[in-house]
Amino acid sequence: MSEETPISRRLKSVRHIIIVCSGKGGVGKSSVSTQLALSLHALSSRPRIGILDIDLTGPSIPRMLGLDGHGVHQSSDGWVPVYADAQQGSDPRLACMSVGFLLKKKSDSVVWRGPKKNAMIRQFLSDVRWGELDYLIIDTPPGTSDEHLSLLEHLAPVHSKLSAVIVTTPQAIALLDAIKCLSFTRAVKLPVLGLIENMSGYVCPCCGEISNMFSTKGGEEMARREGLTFLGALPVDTELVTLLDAAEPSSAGGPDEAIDIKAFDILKRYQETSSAKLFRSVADRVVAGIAHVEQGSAVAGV
Ligand SMILES: Nc1ncnc2c1ncn2[C@@H]1O[C@H](COP(=O)(O)OP(=O)(O)OP(=O)(O)O)[C@@H](O)[C@H]1O
Ligand code: SF4
Repeated sequence: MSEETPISRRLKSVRHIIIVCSGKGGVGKSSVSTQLALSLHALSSRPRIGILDIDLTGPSIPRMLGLDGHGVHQSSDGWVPVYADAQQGSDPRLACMSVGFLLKKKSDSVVWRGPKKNAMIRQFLSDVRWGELDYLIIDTPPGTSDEHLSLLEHLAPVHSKLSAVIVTTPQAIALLDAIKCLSFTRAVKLPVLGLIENMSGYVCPCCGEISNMFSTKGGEEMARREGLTFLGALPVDTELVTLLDAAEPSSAGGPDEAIDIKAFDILKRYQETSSAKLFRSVADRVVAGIAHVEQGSAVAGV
Protein backbone atom coordinates (compact mmCIF):
# COMPACT_ATOMS: atom_id res chain seq x y z
CA MET A 1 0.00 0.00 0.00
CA SER A 2 1.23 3.52 -0.85
CA GLU A 3 2.43 6.24 1.58
CA GLU A 4 0.13 7.78 4.20
CA THR A 5 -2.27 10.47 3.03
CA PRO A 6 -4.87 12.49 4.99
CA ILE A 7 -7.51 10.01 3.73
CA SER A 8 -5.55 6.87 4.63
CA ARG A 9 -4.75 8.31 8.06
CA ARG A 10 -8.41 9.09 8.68
CA LEU A 11 -9.75 5.77 7.41
CA LYS A 12 -7.24 3.38 8.91
CA SER A 13 -9.52 2.99 11.93
CA VAL A 14 -12.41 1.93 9.64
CA ARG A 15 -12.62 -1.84 9.30
CA HIS A 16 -14.81 -2.12 6.22
CA ILE A 17 -16.38 0.27 3.71
CA ILE A 18 -19.66 -0.64 2.01
CA ILE A 19 -20.58 1.41 -1.06
CA VAL A 20 -24.32 1.31 -1.77
CA CYS A 21 -25.13 1.97 -5.42
CA SER A 22 -27.90 1.58 -7.97
CA GLY A 23 -28.10 2.00 -11.71
CA LYS A 24 -31.36 3.93 -11.57
CA GLY A 25 -32.66 6.76 -9.38
CA GLY A 26 -35.46 6.30 -6.88
CA VAL A 27 -35.06 2.52 -6.44
CA GLY A 28 -34.45 2.89 -2.71
CA LYS A 29 -30.67 3.16 -2.36
CA SER A 30 -30.84 5.68 0.50
CA SER A 31 -33.54 3.73 2.26
CA VAL A 32 -31.44 0.55 1.93
CA SER A 33 -28.35 2.42 3.25
CA THR A 34 -30.41 3.66 6.21
CA GLN A 35 -31.93 0.24 6.90
CA LEU A 36 -28.50 -1.39 6.70
CA ALA A 37 -27.18 1.11 9.26
CA LEU A 38 -30.19 0.60 11.57
CA SER A 39 -30.03 -3.21 11.26
CA LEU A 40 -26.27 -3.40 11.89
CA HIS A 41 -26.75 -1.06 14.86
CA ALA A 42 -29.18 -3.57 16.40
CA LEU A 43 -26.71 -6.51 16.23
CA SER A 44 -25.75 -7.96 19.59
CA SER A 45 -22.05 -7.48 18.73
CA ARG A 46 -22.72 -3.70 19.02
CA PRO A 47 -20.70 -2.64 15.97
CA ARG A 48 -19.73 0.98 15.44
CA ILE A 49 -21.28 2.31 12.24
CA GLY A 50 -20.75 5.39 10.09
CA ILE A 51 -23.02 6.44 7.25
CA LEU A 52 -21.69 8.93 4.70
CA ASP A 53 -24.14 10.46 2.25
CA ILE A 54 -22.36 11.57 -0.92
CA ASP A 55 -25.56 11.97 -2.92
CA LEU A 56 -24.56 15.64 -3.20
CA THR A 57 -27.55 16.82 -5.22
CA GLY A 58 -30.20 14.85 -3.32
CA PRO A 59 -29.01 14.05 0.22
CA SER A 60 -31.77 12.13 2.01
CA ILE A 61 -29.97 10.29 4.83
CA PRO A 62 -30.40 13.12 7.41
CA ARG A 63 -34.16 13.07 6.80
CA MET A 64 -34.40 9.28 6.96
CA LEU A 65 -32.46 9.11 10.21
CA GLY A 66 -34.51 11.98 11.69
CA LEU A 67 -31.44 14.25 11.77
CA ASP A 68 -32.62 17.04 9.45
CA GLY A 69 -31.78 20.42 10.95
CA HIS A 70 -28.44 19.44 12.48
CA GLY A 71 -25.36 21.37 11.35
CA VAL A 72 -21.77 20.18 11.13
CA HIS A 73 -19.49 21.08 14.05
CA GLN A 74 -15.84 21.74 13.36
CA SER A 75 -13.37 20.55 15.99
CA SER A 76 -9.59 20.97 16.05
CA ASP A 77 -9.44 17.40 14.68
CA GLY A 78 -11.94 17.85 11.83
CA TRP A 79 -15.69 17.63 11.26
CA VAL A 80 -17.65 15.96 14.03
CA PRO A 81 -20.29 13.57 12.64
CA VAL A 82 -23.88 13.74 13.88
CA TYR A 83 -24.87 10.76 16.04
CA ALA A 84 -28.30 9.22 15.45
CA ASP A 85 -28.15 7.48 18.83
CA ALA A 86 -26.94 10.50 20.80
CA GLN A 87 -29.88 10.05 23.17
CA GLN A 88 -28.70 6.55 24.03
CA GLY A 89 -25.97 7.76 26.37
CA SER A 90 -22.29 8.43 26.39
CA ASP A 91 -21.13 5.90 23.79
CA PRO A 92 -23.05 6.58 20.58
CA ARG A 93 -22.33 4.10 17.74
CA LEU A 94 -24.21 5.43 14.72
CA ALA A 95 -22.43 8.40 13.16
CA CYS A 96 -23.71 10.25 10.13
CA MET A 97 -22.24 12.81 7.73
CA SER A 98 -24.03 14.34 4.77
CA VAL A 99 -23.87 17.38 2.54
CA GLY A 100 -27.40 17.96 3.86
CA PHE A 101 -25.85 19.14 7.15
CA LEU A 102 -23.92 21.83 5.26
CA LEU A 103 -26.95 23.34 3.50
CA LYS A 104 -28.51 26.36 5.21
CA LYS A 105 -32.07 25.34 4.31
CA LYS A 106 -33.54 21.93 3.56
CA SER A 107 -34.82 23.29 0.23
CA ASP A 108 -31.34 24.53 -0.85
CA SER A 109 -29.74 22.48 -3.59
CA VAL A 110 -26.18 21.84 -4.62
CA VAL A 111 -25.37 22.76 -8.21
CA TRP A 112 -21.73 21.88 -8.59
CA ARG A 113 -19.51 20.81 -11.43
CA GLY A 114 -17.23 17.74 -11.28
CA PRO A 115 -14.12 19.35 -9.68
CA LYS A 116 -16.12 20.88 -6.83
CA LYS A 117 -17.92 17.57 -6.18
CA ASN A 118 -14.57 15.81 -6.19
CA ALA A 119 -13.17 18.31 -3.65
CA MET A 120 -16.22 17.82 -1.40
CA ILE A 121 -15.86 14.04 -1.48
CA ARG A 122 -12.15 14.30 -0.72
CA GLN A 123 -12.96 16.54 2.23
CA PHE A 124 -15.60 14.12 3.53
CA LEU A 125 -13.08 11.28 3.35
CA SER A 126 -10.19 13.16 4.92
CA ASP A 127 -11.87 15.49 7.44
CA VAL A 128 -14.65 13.59 9.20
CA ARG A 129 -13.64 12.45 12.68
CA TRP A 130 -15.25 8.99 12.58
CA GLY A 131 -13.01 7.36 15.17
CA GLU A 132 -13.03 3.54 15.27
CA LEU A 133 -15.70 2.10 12.96
CA ASP A 134 -16.61 -1.47 12.09
CA TYR A 135 -18.62 -0.42 9.03
CA LEU A 136 -18.69 2.77 7.01
CA ILE A 137 -21.71 2.75 4.68
CA ILE A 138 -21.47 5.18 1.76
CA ASP A 139 -24.73 6.17 0.04
CA THR A 140 -23.94 7.26 -3.52
CA PRO A 141 -25.99 9.04 -6.22
CA PRO A 142 -27.78 6.91 -8.83
CA GLY A 143 -25.85 5.67 -11.86
CA THR A 144 -22.09 5.74 -12.21
CA SER A 145 -21.20 9.40 -12.01
CA ASP A 146 -18.32 11.73 -11.12
CA GLU A 147 -19.02 10.98 -7.46
CA HIS A 148 -18.37 7.24 -7.93
CA LEU A 149 -15.18 7.85 -9.85
CA SER A 150 -13.89 10.33 -7.24
CA LEU A 151 -14.78 7.96 -4.45
CA LEU A 152 -12.93 5.02 -5.99
CA GLU A 153 -9.99 7.20 -7.00
CA HIS A 154 -9.56 8.29 -3.38
CA LEU A 155 -10.38 5.02 -1.65
CA ALA A 156 -8.94 2.23 -3.80
CA PRO A 157 -5.26 3.19 -3.31
CA VAL A 158 -5.56 3.55 0.48
CA HIS A 159 -8.19 1.10 1.72
CA SER A 160 -8.26 -2.57 0.80
CA LYS A 161 -11.50 -3.47 2.63
CA LEU A 162 -14.01 -2.05 0.17
CA SER A 163 -17.09 -3.62 -1.32
CA ALA A 164 -20.40 -2.69 -2.92
CA VAL A 165 -24.08 -3.52 -2.53
CA ILE A 166 -26.25 -3.01 -5.61
CA VAL A 167 -29.92 -2.03 -5.23
CA THR A 168 -32.51 -2.54 -7.96
CA THR A 169 -36.25 -2.87 -8.34
CA PRO A 170 -37.67 -5.89 -10.21
CA GLN A 171 -38.68 -4.00 -13.37
CA ALA A 172 -36.75 -4.55 -16.62
CA ILE A 173 -35.64 -0.92 -16.96
CA ALA A 174 -34.13 -0.83 -13.46
CA LEU A 175 -32.45 -4.20 -14.06
CA LEU A 176 -30.79 -2.91 -17.23
CA ASP A 177 -29.36 -0.02 -15.23
CA ALA A 178 -28.31 -2.38 -12.44
CA ILE A 179 -26.27 -4.35 -15.02
CA LYS A 180 -24.50 -1.10 -15.99
CA CYS A 181 -23.74 -0.51 -12.33
CA LEU A 182 -22.35 -4.07 -12.05
CA SER A 183 -20.16 -3.49 -15.14
CA PHE A 184 -18.76 -0.41 -13.41
CA THR A 185 -17.86 -2.37 -10.26
CA ARG A 186 -16.17 -5.01 -12.43
CA ALA A 187 -14.24 -2.36 -14.39
CA VAL A 188 -12.88 -0.84 -11.17
CA LYS A 189 -12.41 -4.28 -9.49
CA LEU A 190 -14.75 -3.47 -6.63
CA PRO A 191 -16.02 -6.66 -4.95
CA VAL A 192 -19.83 -6.89 -4.89
CA LEU A 193 -21.38 -8.30 -1.69
CA GLY A 194 -24.65 -8.86 -3.53
CA LEU A 195 -27.86 -7.51 -4.96
CA ILE A 196 -31.00 -6.31 -3.16
CA GLU A 197 -34.37 -6.33 -4.92
CA ASN A 198 -36.30 -3.44 -3.39
CA MET A 199 -40.00 -2.65 -3.88
CA SER A 200 -40.61 -6.30 -4.62
CA GLY A 201 -44.28 -6.88 -3.78
CA TYR A 202 -46.31 -4.97 -1.21
CA VAL A 203 -46.85 -5.34 2.55
CA CYS A 204 -50.57 -4.98 3.33
CA PRO A 205 -50.88 -2.35 6.07
CA CYS A 206 -53.87 -4.25 7.53
CA CYS A 207 -52.62 -7.80 7.90
CA GLY A 208 -48.92 -7.64 6.98
CA GLU A 209 -49.41 -10.13 4.13
CA ILE A 210 -46.98 -9.63 1.20
CA SER A 211 -48.71 -9.54 -2.20
CA ASN A 212 -47.11 -9.21 -5.62
CA MET A 213 -48.86 -6.42 -7.53
CA PHE A 214 -46.14 -6.02 -10.14
CA SER A 215 -43.31 -8.19 -11.40
CA THR A 216 -40.99 -9.68 -8.79
CA LYS A 217 -37.86 -11.84 -8.76
CA GLY A 218 -36.17 -9.86 -11.59
CA GLY A 219 -33.32 -9.00 -9.21
CA GLU A 220 -33.08 -12.56 -7.93
CA GLU A 221 -32.82 -13.87 -11.49
CA MET A 222 -30.22 -11.24 -12.40
CA ALA A 223 -28.17 -12.23 -9.34
CA ARG A 224 -28.29 -15.89 -10.38
CA ARG A 225 -27.33 -15.08 -13.99
CA GLU A 226 -24.43 -12.85 -12.95
CA GLY A 227 -23.12 -15.13 -10.20
CA LEU A 228 -23.93 -12.59 -7.45
CA THR A 229 -25.22 -13.29 -3.96
CA PHE A 230 -28.91 -12.42 -3.72
CA LEU A 231 -29.11 -10.45 -0.46
CA GLY A 232 -32.90 -10.38 -0.33
CA ALA A 233 -36.20 -8.97 -1.58
CA LEU A 234 -37.82 -6.03 0.24
CA PRO A 235 -41.49 -5.27 -0.40
CA VAL A 236 -43.07 -1.82 -0.55
CA ASP A 237 -43.87 -1.08 3.07
CA THR A 238 -46.05 1.94 3.88
CA GLU A 239 -45.02 1.72 7.54
CA LEU A 240 -41.40 2.26 6.43
CA VAL A 241 -42.29 5.34 4.35
CA THR A 242 -44.28 6.80 7.24
CA LEU A 243 -41.30 6.31 9.52
CA LEU A 244 -38.40 7.39 7.26
CA ASP A 245 -40.05 10.02 5.04
CA ALA A 246 -41.94 11.88 7.74
CA ALA A 247 -38.87 12.31 9.86
CA GLU A 248 -39.44 15.91 11.01
CA PRO A 249 -37.90 16.95 14.33
CA SER A 250 -40.30 16.56 17.25
CA SER A 251 -41.25 19.70 19.14
CA ALA A 252 -39.89 18.50 22.51
CA GLY A 253 -36.78 20.09 24.07
CA GLY A 254 -34.37 22.56 22.43
CA PRO A 255 -33.70 22.38 18.66
CA ASP A 256 -30.81 19.83 18.71
CA GLU A 257 -32.38 17.85 21.53
CA ALA A 258 -35.69 17.65 19.63
CA ILE A 259 -33.88 16.24 16.57
CA ASP A 260 -32.00 13.72 18.69
CA ILE A 261 -35.24 12.51 20.29
CA LYS A 262 -36.74 12.04 16.82
CA ALA A 263 -33.67 10.10 15.62
CA PHE A 264 -33.76 7.89 18.71
CA ASP A 265 -37.46 7.26 18.14
CA ILE A 266 -36.74 6.09 14.55
CA LEU A 267 -33.98 3.81 15.80
CA LYS A 268 -36.45 2.09 18.15
CA ARG A 269 -39.57 2.10 15.98
CA TYR A 270 -37.75 0.81 12.89
CA GLN A 271 -36.97 -2.48 14.65
CA GLU A 272 -40.72 -3.16 15.00
CA THR A 273 -41.51 -2.74 11.28
CA SER A 274 -42.03 -5.67 8.87
CA SER A 275 -39.16 -4.24 6.82
CA ALA A 276 -36.76 -4.49 9.78
CA LYS A 277 -37.68 -8.15 10.30
CA LEU A 278 -36.94 -8.89 6.63
CA PHE A 279 -33.81 -6.76 6.60
CA ARG A 280 -32.21 -8.75 9.43
CA SER A 281 -31.34 -11.58 7.04
CA VAL A 282 -30.07 -9.06 4.46
CA ALA A 283 -27.75 -7.59 7.11
CA ASP A 284 -26.59 -11.10 8.11
CA ARG A 285 -25.70 -11.86 4.47
CA VAL A 286 -23.85 -8.54 4.18
CA VAL A 287 -21.83 -9.34 7.31
CA ALA A 288 -21.05 -12.84 5.97
CA GLY A 289 -20.02 -11.38 2.58
CA ILE A 290 -17.68 -8.93 4.31
CA ALA A 291 -16.05 -11.81 6.19
CA HIS A 292 -15.33 -13.44 2.81
CA VAL A 293 -13.85 -10.22 1.39
CA GLU A 294 -11.71 -9.76 4.48
CA GLN A 295 -10.39 -13.31 4.23
CA GLY A 296 -9.41 -12.50 0.65
CA SER A 297 -11.73 -15.16 -0.80
CA ALA A 298 -12.86 -14.84 -4.37
CA VAL A 299 -15.98 -12.68 -4.44
CA ALA A 300 -18.68 -13.03 -7.03
CA GLY A 301 -19.16 -9.97 -9.17
CA VAL A 302 -15.52 -8.98 -9.66
N1 LIG B 1 -39.28 -0.84 0.41
C1 LIG B 1 -39.86 0.37 0.39
N2 LIG B 1 -41.13 0.52 0.77
C2 LIG B 1 -41.73 1.72 0.74
N3 LIG B 1 -41.13 2.84 0.33
C3 LIG B 1 -39.85 2.76 -0.04
C4 LIG B 1 -39.14 1.53 -0.05
N4 LIG B 1 -37.88 1.79 -0.49
C5 LIG B 1 -37.82 3.11 -0.73
N5 LIG B 1 -39.00 3.69 -0.47
C6 LIG B 1 -39.35 5.11 -0.64
O1 LIG B 1 -39.14 5.46 -2.00
C7 LIG B 1 -38.59 6.77 -2.10
C8 LIG B 1 -37.24 6.70 -2.84
O2 LIG B 1 -36.37 5.96 -2.03
P1 LIG B 1 -34.85 6.39 -1.82
O3 LIG B 1 -34.73 7.87 -1.59
O4 LIG B 1 -34.27 5.47 -0.84
O5 LIG B 1 -34.31 6.05 -3.30
P2 LIG B 1 -32.92 6.40 -3.96
O6 LIG B 1 -32.64 5.30 -4.91
O7 LIG B 1 -31.89 6.68 -2.91
O8 LIG B 1 -33.28 7.75 -4.69
P3 LIG B 1 -32.31 8.81 -5.40
O9 LIG B 1 -32.21 8.37 -6.79
O10 LIG B 1 -33.07 10.09 -5.23
O11 LIG B 1 -30.99 8.80 -4.67
C9 LIG B 1 -38.45 7.29 -0.68
O12 LIG B 1 -39.59 8.05 -0.40
C10 LIG B 1 -38.42 6.02 0.17
O13 LIG B 1 -38.89 6.20 1.49
S1 SF4 C 1 -53.70 -8.54 2.29
FE1 SF4 C 1 -55.16 -9.17 3.82
S2 SF4 C 1 -55.87 -7.34 4.91
FE2 SF4 C 1 -54.68 -6.73 3.11
S3 SF4 C 1 -56.26 -6.33 1.64
FE3 SF4 C 1 -55.61 -8.41 1.30
S4 SF4 C 1 -56.92 -9.66 2.59
FE4 SF4 C 1 -57.20 -7.56 3.22
